[in-house]
Amino acid sequence: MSEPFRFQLQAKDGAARLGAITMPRGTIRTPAFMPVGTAATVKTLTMDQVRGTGADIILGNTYHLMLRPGAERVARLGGLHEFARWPHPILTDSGGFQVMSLATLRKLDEKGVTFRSHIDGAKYEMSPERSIEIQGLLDSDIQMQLDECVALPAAYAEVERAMELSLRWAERCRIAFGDQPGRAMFGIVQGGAEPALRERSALVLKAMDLKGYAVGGLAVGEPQQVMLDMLEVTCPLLPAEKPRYLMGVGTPDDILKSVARGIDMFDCVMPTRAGRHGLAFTRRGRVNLRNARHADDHRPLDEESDCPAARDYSRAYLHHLIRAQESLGAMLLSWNNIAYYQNLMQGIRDAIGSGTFVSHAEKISASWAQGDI
Ligand SMILES: C=CCOC(=O)Nc1nc2cc3[nH]c(NC)nc3cc2c(=O)[nH]1
Repeated sequence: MSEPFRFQLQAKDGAARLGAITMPRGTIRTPAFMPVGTAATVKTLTMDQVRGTGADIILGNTYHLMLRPGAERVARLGGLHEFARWPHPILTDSGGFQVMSLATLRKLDEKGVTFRSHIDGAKYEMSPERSIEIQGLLDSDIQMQLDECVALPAAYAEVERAMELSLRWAERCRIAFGDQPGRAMFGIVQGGAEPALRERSALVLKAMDLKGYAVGGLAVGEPQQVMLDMLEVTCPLLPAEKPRYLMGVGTPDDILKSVARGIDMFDCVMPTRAGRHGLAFTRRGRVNLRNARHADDHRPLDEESDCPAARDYSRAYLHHLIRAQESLGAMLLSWNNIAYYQNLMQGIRDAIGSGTFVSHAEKISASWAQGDI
C-alpha cells in the first residue's frame, strides 16, 4: 500500500488549510469535524445516518469503553469498527480528560492515573503504556497520548507541572506505540494560557516527529479570545505538514475562527448533546425547539437541507416530540445538527480551495445574526 498514513496539504488561504489524511480505512477531508461516539455510538444515530451526513471519521472514548464493555471484550469481538459497524477511521482519546472529569477518587502521579469507575466504583490504573494498549485493543486508527489537562484559570506552576508531565508521558506513549503502519499516534500540546509553556510543549513534541498534533488544554472554561490567542502562539510552531487537532471544540463560530488560525480537525459533543436537549443548529442560527412559539409552525428547520431531519419535519412536530420527551425528537435534532456541522465543514473546505475563506466566514457569521428565525 502507498504511505499508510499520509497528510496532503492541498491549499492554503491565509493560515487556513485544506487537506486530506489518507489511511487504510479511508480518507479524512480536512478541515474535519469528528462526531463524538463516546460509548461506541454517536448517541441516537445509526452509523449509516452519521456517514450520510458526510462524516469521514468519528471519535471513541477510551475511558468509557474500557469500563464498559471492556477493551479486551471489544478486541475479542473484532475491534471497534466491527463492534459498532463503522468501517471508516476512528480516533480514540487516551481517557485522561474523561478520567479527570468523570471518575471518582482520582489520583495522578508520574506513573499515570488511578481512579474508581463512575459506573461501579471498581478501581483502575491507567498508565501511558496501558492507554496505548487499550487504544490498540480497540483497533483505533488515530490514538492519543495520555496527558494531563488542567482547567483554566490555573497558576503558572500548576500549568507547567502538568505540561512537563504530559511531555514525559508523550515520550512513553511514543515508545509504547512503536511503529504501527496504517495507524497514528498524536501528541497533545499543553501549556494552558501561557505562551512560554505552549512554545516549549510544541517544540518538544515536534522533535518527537509524531504523525499529528492535538492542541489540548483549551475549551476548559477560558474566554474564546484566550483560546484563539493560544492557537496563534501554538500553530505556527507545529510542523506545517502534519495535521493539527483542537480538542473539544466547538461551536460553529469557534470552528470558523480556529480554522482561520490553522486548525485541521475538531471534535465536540455540542451538536449531539444540544440536539438531545431540543436545540437545532441551522444556517440562520440556533432554534430552541422547546420554545412554545414553534407549536404551530409548519415550516421545516431548513427546506434546502439535504438532511431529512432538517427538510421533512415541521418545527411544530419537532417541538411536540421534544416537549413529549419522545426519543424521535432527540434523534431528529441530533441528525440535523451533525448534518449542519458537516455542511459547515464542506463549505469551509470549498472556500479555502477557492481562496474565499475570509469572505465565506463573514457571510456564514452574518447569516446567524438573523435573530428570530
Ligand atoms: C479526544 C480527545 C483526546 O483526549 C485526550 O486524550 N486528552 C485530552 N482531551 C481533551 C478534551 C477536551 N475537551 C475540551 N473541551 C470540551 N477541552 C479538552 C481538552 C483535552 C485535553 O487537553 N486532553
